[in-house]
Amino acid sequence: MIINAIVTDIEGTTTDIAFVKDVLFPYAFEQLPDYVRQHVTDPDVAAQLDATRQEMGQPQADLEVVITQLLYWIDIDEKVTPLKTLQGMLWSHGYKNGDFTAHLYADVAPALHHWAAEGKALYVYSSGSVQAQKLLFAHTPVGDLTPLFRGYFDTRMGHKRDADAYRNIAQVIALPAEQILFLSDVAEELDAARSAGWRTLQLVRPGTEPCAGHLTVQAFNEIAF
Ligand SMILES: CSCCC(=O)C(=O)COP(=O)(O)O
Ligand SMILES: [Mg+2]
Repeated sequence: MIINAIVTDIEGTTTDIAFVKDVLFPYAFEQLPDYVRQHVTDPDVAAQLDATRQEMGQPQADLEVVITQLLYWIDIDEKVTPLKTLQGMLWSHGYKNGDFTAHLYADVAPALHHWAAEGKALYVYSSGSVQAQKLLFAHTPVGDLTPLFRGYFDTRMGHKRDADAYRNIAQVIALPAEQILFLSDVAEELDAARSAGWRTLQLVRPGTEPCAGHLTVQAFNEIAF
């Protein structure tokens, strides 16, 4: 098996789900209403509010109605692009203020360094926005890992349970699908990647159930080519 590119998920793969659910999402939930009210004329924020109105099918929705919708989406973990973009903006303040540092499993950074040194092309694909992904890997307990990655992909490439997203990403990576390995904890994402011709490996971190039909590992240091 020749693997020339490795694309990794974040939540449940490089990073404890609890960091996202118990730290990042509550932080966004708490900060979002005032942030949005205070930056409503900022073009970057206004664009996401308009995109939210489009997703809601209510192009004229009042700001407070939009805020309520965004909070509801955080609550149910809806992977909607404008919410994800706003979350990235909010987390930027959190990381810069030192309110939190990203969680990374201890086996992740050594493996990424090793694979990059071997010449593997490394990428991230997460439902979190590209900004949020870069922030996370820039603020790990072992420093800034962003230089290790050649690129980052988010829901603008498509949804993670949709095979077309992986076809779109493969076009950008410009490698044959069978040379790309996807690492994720979620069976439906791995199924979609495999439907697009990619190789797959499930990360079975504590609390994750192994899925049928994909090879599994418990940590990045078990992955060998
Ligand atoms: C980039 S950190 C925040 C992750 C996030 O917002 C999320 O929805 C998790 O998605 P993933 O695709 O990494 O499971
Ligand atoms: Mg995941």
